[in-house]
Amino acid sequence: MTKKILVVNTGGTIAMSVDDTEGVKPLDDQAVNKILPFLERYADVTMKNVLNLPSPHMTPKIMNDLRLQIEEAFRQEQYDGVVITHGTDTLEETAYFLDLTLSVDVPIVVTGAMRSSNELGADGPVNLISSVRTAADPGSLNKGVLVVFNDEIHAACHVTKTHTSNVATFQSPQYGPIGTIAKKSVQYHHAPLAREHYTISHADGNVPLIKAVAGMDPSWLQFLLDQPIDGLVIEAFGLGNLPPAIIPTLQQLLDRGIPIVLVSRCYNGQVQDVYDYEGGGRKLKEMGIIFSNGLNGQKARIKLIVTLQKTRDFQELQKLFDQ
Ligand SMILES: NC(=O)C[C@H](N)C(=O)O
Repeated sequence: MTKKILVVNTGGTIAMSVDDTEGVKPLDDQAVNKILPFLERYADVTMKNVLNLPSPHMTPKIMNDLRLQIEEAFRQEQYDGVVITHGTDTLEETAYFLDLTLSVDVPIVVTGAMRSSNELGADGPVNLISSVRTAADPGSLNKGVLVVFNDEIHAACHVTKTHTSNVATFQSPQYGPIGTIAKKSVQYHHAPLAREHYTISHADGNVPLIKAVAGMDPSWLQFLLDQPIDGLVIEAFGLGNLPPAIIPTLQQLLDRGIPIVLVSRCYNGQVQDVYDYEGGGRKLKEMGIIFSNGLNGQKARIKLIVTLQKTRDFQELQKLFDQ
């Protein structure tokens, strides 16, 4: 039976065109709509243009509005799957946000393009076709939000943008893709073991992300003491270690009840409380810093914005970040 797929367009390079000066800009009408006739071979597609944003303009609040719009569309009509087109720069953040919060029980696929719509070899149309095929495939059920790009299927919780321009930019460094788009079929190799879902009402927490570097000056963090922040994510060195110079400021933030989540600036592995020197992971854990579970910095920030609506208790948050 023909599957009913909702395609929700939000903008990005897939909806942009390149001009004579090689500048790339959003189009007035969404370029994605021109791909619609090619999708009808694979599914009964309804297309909604909800935004036309370059994805650096995306915010958690807009991600949450997008979630609400999709849930509302399902109150009006039932679909067998959803595809969201999105700019690639922050695609992983929106995909992961939806993975954690969207209450719709059908395959959800996020895709986009690295080449604009009028470029030779534009990848938008094929990515969109692959995404509609994936959303319509029964094998895509119960695998969380998926990112389909360059004939590969990735789990939203693991995927990240790894290249500035290559069409194979989306990779899952720790685990690889979970499936492949073959010429005639969608094939899965494995799936994420754990799924998380949070019921939230808004997504406007103020959570900065700071990266640790050698010789970090404490003043780079001290200004946060005067900001109304709800939480902080730090990309630490290696296994989860920080320069000793910033520890007193972190202690002050913790004393004020600001949860601090630690991730690694390595893109493989996870932070652990092993090193017992000043600034080492073991000391950070003793201070009450929350250790993340292999998420990258931008995704840990999304998870903290979401989970802060459930609790501000450091130990409860640690349990959620252990999942
Ligand atoms: N390839 C892209 O979509 C990049 C673009 N700057 C965006 O994220 O909107």
